[in-house]
Amino acid sequence: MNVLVINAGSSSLKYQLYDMNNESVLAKGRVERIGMESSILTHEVEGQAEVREVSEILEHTTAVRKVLDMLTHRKFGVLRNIEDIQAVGHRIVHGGESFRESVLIDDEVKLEIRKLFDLAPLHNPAHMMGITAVEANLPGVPQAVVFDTAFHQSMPPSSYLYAIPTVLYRKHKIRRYGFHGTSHDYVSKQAAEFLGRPLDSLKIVSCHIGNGASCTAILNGKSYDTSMGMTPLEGLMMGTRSGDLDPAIVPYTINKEDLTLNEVNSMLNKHSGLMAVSGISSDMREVVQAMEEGSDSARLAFEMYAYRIRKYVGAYAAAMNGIDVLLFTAGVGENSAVLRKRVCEGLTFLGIDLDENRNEVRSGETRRISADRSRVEVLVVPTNEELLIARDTYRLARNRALTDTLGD
Ligand SMILES: Nc1ncnc2c1ncn2[C@@H]1O[C@H](COP(=O)(O)OP(=O)(O)O)[C@@H](O)[C@H]1O
Ligand SMILES: CC(=O)OP(=O)(O)O
Ligand SMILES: [Mg+2]
Repeated sequence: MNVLVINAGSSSLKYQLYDMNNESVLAKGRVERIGMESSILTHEVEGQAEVREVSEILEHTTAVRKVLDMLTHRKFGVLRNIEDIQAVGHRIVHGGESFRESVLIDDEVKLEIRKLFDLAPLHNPAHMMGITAVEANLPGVPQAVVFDTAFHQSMPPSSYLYAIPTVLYRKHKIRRYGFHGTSHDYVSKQAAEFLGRPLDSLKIVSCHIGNGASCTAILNGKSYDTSMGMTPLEGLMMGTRSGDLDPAIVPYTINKEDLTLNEVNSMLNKHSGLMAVSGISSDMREVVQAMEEGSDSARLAFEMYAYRIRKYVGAYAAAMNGIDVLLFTAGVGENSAVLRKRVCEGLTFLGIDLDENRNEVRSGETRRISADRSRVEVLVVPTNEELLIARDTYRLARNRALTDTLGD
């Protein structure tokens, strides 16, 4: 069965096509700058052939159409026709309390996702556009949704409740949900397998450090606490998001700067974090480069970013009464040795001893970067959210097909 995985953002759409007979990636790519003057479609087959098509792609339905054209292109395509796509899986950032696991899409599921637009305004509306676009282009093909929040539904109330009047939870479901769950779930399982130790015996602190970033305390294989909150704004400092701050700053800024609530919300989500403090970029590569060239603001941004991760590692070690594994994943976590080094410095009291040479090794594989004497295993684990989405989609679509056959 061929499964197309889609991660639709507001102005981008990433895709991977899997052959689930052997879990191989037949093709992958992304459409960027949807709705802008010049959109870019990057399409990759076997890690080599890369095609960039630049044209105007005004909305997601066209983006999906272009992706399907590319997948069936006579030169760059990997499929004879689009009927060779048997199922589609979508990443959905916010599943609220309604979804503890992945499901196939129906009208009720779509309604629930719509109800959650307010809670993930940067993400959920874009995912919905992706779903509608697939319906328009591939009518009748089963679609599954895989939620960032599902893995964190195991958190106890003491982790997920905020210390505000409980009526707000009862009436409006204001609570911590947590995100990047597909990634934290996948990398914690990979780590246990790599170490040859049972997942249900491990205390893991998982640091997913990408454009969005979150730390999760994983106790015996289950999410026990996580740094993102009701929305993906809380917790660590990120590319453009502030992470933790005193909530009193919001009304204070509104008064002092004569801003609206929406403007402050946008400031915290889109114009804060690495971007705001460095004044240079939201991209860690550029911040590190500027720091190495002597920029004080870049150094400060880098220090704050690392310091906040370190604080969460300490907090979660305390939350679980110990830590066996510290792992780094996602764009920054997998690639930035200098950031990992800075986080681990000052954590030696926990038994975290980094091996500098191992830390510098670049590879796409799961690897140990702690010294042999380190009591805590420190690992780099490449995440693969798409594979997990493909697996869930495959399982759900196959079960549906079996049920349909038995029902006939
Ligand atoms: N070699 C590198 N060194 C430092 N940071 C990197 C490197 N490569 C990628 N990154 C960072 O990874 C981020 C993207 O991470 P990723 O997990 O792909 O994010 P997302 O999925 O949220 O878009 C980029 O913003 C960039 O800062
Ligand atoms: C939830 C979230 O922050 O996602 P991303 O890292 O893709 O922005
Ligand atoms: Mg990501």
